[in-house]
Amino acid sequence: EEEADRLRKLPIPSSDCLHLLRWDFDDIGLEDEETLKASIRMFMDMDYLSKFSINYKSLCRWMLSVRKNYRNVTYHNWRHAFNVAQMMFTMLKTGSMEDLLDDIEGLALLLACLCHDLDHRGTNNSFQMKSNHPLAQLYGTSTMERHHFDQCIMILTSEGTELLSSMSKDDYAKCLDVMEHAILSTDLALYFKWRGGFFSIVDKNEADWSNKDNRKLLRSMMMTACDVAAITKPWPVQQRVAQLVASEFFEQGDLEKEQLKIQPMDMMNREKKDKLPEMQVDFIDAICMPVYKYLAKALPSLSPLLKGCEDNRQHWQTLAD
Ligand SMILES: C=CCCOc1ncc(C(=C)O)cc1-c1nc2c(CC)[n+](C3CN(CC)C3)[nH]c2c(=O)[nH]1
Ligand SMILES: [Zn+2]
Repeated sequence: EEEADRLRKLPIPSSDCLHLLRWDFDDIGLEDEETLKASIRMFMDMDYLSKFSINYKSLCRWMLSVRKNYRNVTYHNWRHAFNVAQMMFTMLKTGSMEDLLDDIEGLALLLACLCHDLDHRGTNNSFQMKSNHPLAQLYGTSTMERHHFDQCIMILTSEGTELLSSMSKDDYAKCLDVMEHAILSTDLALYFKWRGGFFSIVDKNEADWSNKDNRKLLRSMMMTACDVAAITKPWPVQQRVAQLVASEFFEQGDLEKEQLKIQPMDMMNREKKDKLPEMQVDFIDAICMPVYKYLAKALPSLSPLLKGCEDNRQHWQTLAD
């Protein structure tokens, strides 16, 4: 409570001063408290506090509670969620997607980014299954993503952090629906399942964004694009993040060897760490390039993401040769 009181009284720097609107944003320069202020700044610049009568004190409490509900794991921690939200903010503002989506969608996407990996344990869905974790018994598919959404709802409906309490019933229902779909979209299995539909409407130039189903596909592609956006950042940033991701994968591999007595996949096997460059190239080709290529084709203002990804592919390819 006193932490929220302290945060509430602090001045919030501008987006410019925090570099929040840049495609090449790097959080490394920010102290933890500044990431909280930066997240609040995003809500301010989107004018969400007045548009949705969000109580400022509730926003401060909510932000602190979201950060607290991320664990201290190597990669899937608060900093990752913060970076994903910053990229969404940049797509909306600098990428002008705020003109395409409505305010409820924008709010829901920003909230979803901050909450999309809540309570992540540093292990993936298949690990929950293989270890017979209760979460896998509770949620058979998209196990972690359903848990992240559950955690998001728990915070939104808890005393003192009910951010959306002034919303109309219809707006609240739509916001939750968009948030649920957005958080589920960060399951790469669903990205693979749904991306074909998005690519084909873009290819056929049929991209009518007033169509509900097309907007849903666009929002899910935006979530994937933000979730792996570290792959588009300047090489030093990308290299640092890729090491964190790889370290967390290797920690899961260690658990699989020690606890589950199984051989982990190469990506999670630290004995295969010298294959990282070629695996990054595979990851870029299989997952990243397609989503940035089609987003840039549909919305040229998002081209900096494709360029950043292409540059990093070149770097990883050079290391792989
Ligand atoms: C969103 C999902 C979880 C996080 O995923 C990531 N987030 C960030 C980065 C990064 C910035 O380097 C990288 C990843 C990420 N990297 C992956 C890699 C390269 C090590 N592979 C290899 C290539 N082969 C499959 C073709 C297996 N699969 C990956 C994946 O699913 N995610
Ligand atoms: Zn994530």
